[in-house]
Amino acid sequence: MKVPQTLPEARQQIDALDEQIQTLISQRARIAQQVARIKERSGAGDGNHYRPSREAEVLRRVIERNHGPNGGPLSDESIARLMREIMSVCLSLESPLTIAYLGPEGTYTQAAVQKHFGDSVTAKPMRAIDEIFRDVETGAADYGVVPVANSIGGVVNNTLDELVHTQLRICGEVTLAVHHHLLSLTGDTETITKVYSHAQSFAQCRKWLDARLPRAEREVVSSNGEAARRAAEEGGGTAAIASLQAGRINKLNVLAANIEDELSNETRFLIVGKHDPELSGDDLTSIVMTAHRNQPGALFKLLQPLAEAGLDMTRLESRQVRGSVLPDFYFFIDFAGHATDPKVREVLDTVRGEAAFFKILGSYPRAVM
Ligand SMILES: C=C(O[C@@H]1C=C(C(=O)O)C=C[C@H]1O)C(=O)O
Repeated sequence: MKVPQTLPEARQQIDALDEQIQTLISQRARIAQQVARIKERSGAGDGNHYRPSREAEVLRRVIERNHGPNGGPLSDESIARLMREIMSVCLSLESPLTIAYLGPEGTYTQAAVQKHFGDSVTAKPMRAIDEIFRDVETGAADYGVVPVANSIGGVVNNTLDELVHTQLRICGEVTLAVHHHLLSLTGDTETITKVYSHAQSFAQCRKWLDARLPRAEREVVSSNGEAARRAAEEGGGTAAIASLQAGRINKLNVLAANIEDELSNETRFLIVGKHDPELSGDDLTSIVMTAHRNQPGALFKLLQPLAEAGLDMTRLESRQVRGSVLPDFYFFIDFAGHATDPKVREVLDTVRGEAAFFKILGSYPRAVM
């Protein structure tokens, strides 16, 4: 195509391209419908056609191509987001998904649902993390999205506790850059006497609040979405620390933007469901275990097989076992690799033999976007 020099010429070229894009998207959607029929015929469907590993592969290729000869001026994030939405609408033709998440509307978890699944799913707000697990376990929702760790606030203990006991599998991860804003119906920062937010967000904005609103009362609520809802309900003198999305939903003004203490503030979310994702070529495996008591070097023995096999450990969290008098700890470990890989399987068998309690939480594609 020759470089257009006039506006009518440029618009004509865009119209022609739009027509091609639309034709191709429609063709793609028809093939996705056929994929559903093939899955059902082969018995691989059981009504659920979502394949996180395949989606991760598609998105990885989109990003790779963006750096190739046909790559364009759009950022990796922008081009991947467009393809994410195309896959989302294609999948909704195959099997519409219901995703339970930590509500109410406007939470960062809702933003994580949108980032991972796109817009063509039914997002179902839940009041607490355990309710999300129950909703997916009973089949009321197909998947759940829960926060698990924040780069400043640390781990989300409720999620770790649920992972130990649930039959659900980790099917994916989403990471989200989190920005906090001071939101209110009216007034300016100086007139705020009460601030609502989630405990994690208060922790992440502590220095800012100490400096700018040292006398304002801080009330912890169950979520940022709830904080925004209360600030909207009570009005004058109250504010919420929450996302822009929560502000929009509750018609609040931004009094101060990006008030988090550290600029790179990232939250990691997990997708939980009933299916084990296949190998995607860039996967993580999560396990949880406890060491035998009164054995010197017990934790070392649990980690040694991973190190000897050269598996890259990406995360280690410990959490005291609830109700135990002696300091018994669950160790949550993530490492690069998939549990169906023979080398990984061998390592996991060895670790299982060394551990007092051992559970594989899931193998799933590493976050692409
Ligand atoms: C089309 C498929 O089903 C779903 C839709 C996908 C897509 O639109 O590319 C990819 C994976 C699945 O979640 C497939 O499995 O290939």
